[in-house]
Amino acid sequence: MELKNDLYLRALRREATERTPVWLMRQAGRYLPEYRKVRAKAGDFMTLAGTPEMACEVTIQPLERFPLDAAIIFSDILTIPDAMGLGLHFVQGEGPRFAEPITDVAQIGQLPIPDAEDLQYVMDAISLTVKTLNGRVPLIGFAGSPWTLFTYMIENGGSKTFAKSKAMLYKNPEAAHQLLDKLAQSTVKYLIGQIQSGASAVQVFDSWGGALSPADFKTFSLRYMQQIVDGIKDAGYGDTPVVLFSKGANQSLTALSETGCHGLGVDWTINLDDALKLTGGQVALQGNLDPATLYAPDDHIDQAVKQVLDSYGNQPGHIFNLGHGMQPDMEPEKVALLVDAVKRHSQR
Ligand SMILES: Cc1c2[nH]c(c1CCC(=O)O)Cc1[nH]c(c(CCC(=O)O)c1C)Cc1[nH]c(c(CCC(=O)O)c1C)Cc1[nH]c(c(C)c1CCC(=O)O)C2
Repeated sequence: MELKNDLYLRALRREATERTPVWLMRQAGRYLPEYRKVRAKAGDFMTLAGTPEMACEVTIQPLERFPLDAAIIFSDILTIPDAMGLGLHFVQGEGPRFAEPITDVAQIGQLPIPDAEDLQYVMDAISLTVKTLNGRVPLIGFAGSPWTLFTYMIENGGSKTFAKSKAMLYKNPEAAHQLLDKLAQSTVKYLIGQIQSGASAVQVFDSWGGALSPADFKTFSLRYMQQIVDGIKDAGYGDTPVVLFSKGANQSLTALSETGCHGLGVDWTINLDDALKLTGGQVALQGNLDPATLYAPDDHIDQAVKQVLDSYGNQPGHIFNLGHGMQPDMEPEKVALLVDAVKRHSQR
């Protein structure tokens, strides 16, 4: 499909663009009243994500409001553990839970490695969305990093300390590596399936990479994201950009830039000029406005956007984004302001 707006893809290839492209992590979701309407109709989250027509509708909702330069397929990172048989559901006010979490290392050997066809609803949502977008902007596919999925599967949800998942790394490293390898293998299949269904680029969300020490990060997170980057290349999809986003892992930006990925997500705790030095211009950078800036007065947002653009310098290879996702209590009007500010301040 010929793209009418390919700024995001050109920036990922570090080509010069007439302005900086912008999209926002978790740009579809509860801060939009039109999302809450469809969400209520669906009843539960998995019905929404699992029904291609509804997933397509909420994927496009933010683009109807704001002139964003990319769409991201509406789904969740926990679809893979669900396809492995863990039984994902969302508990009101508590977040994700599994009917069958991993409580015993003996379960790990029995876990299947799902194929893309086992997640056919995601493939169908992507092909329908690409068709509906009709070349308006690229569609981004995504998955969770093996380490981030591992934490949810072992903790049975979110965690502040990662006590169970880290204890397993140290007490049962073999079983931990077996699970991480299975997750990496299924993620390769999943992301290739998304590319074949029409995704123009894929992003790996390593939301909890920053919970690990730099040494443990290399052993338990980076290594498996490397397996994903290599797996996609080895299957002949090396031209499709892969973006890695390890939140809180700025210490490891150099190592991340050496994986052969095309872009890196950057959180807001580092300036982009420093991130550029650490990555040596080998990859595009995506970020990195503090999402909480959206709670600030309008003129503050405008200046903060300009600061992020300035800290990258006026050079190719920047995709504007938040340093993490949108929150349900954020105001859509502030997003409109942000997107407008990016366009105004980055016009070349
Ligand atoms: C850690 C993580 C998850 N899911 C995701 C991550 C990585 C990104 C990050 O670090 O924020 C990724 C994700 N989840 C969702 C998207 C949609 C695409 C987008 O617009 O960016 C993406 C990219 C939709 C969603 N995924 C979820 C929602 C909210 C569910 C709802 O509408 O009820 C959305 C819009 C559910 C979800 N899924 C997860 C959590 C913690 C929650 C929130 C639970 C809650 O607060 O009730 C796991």
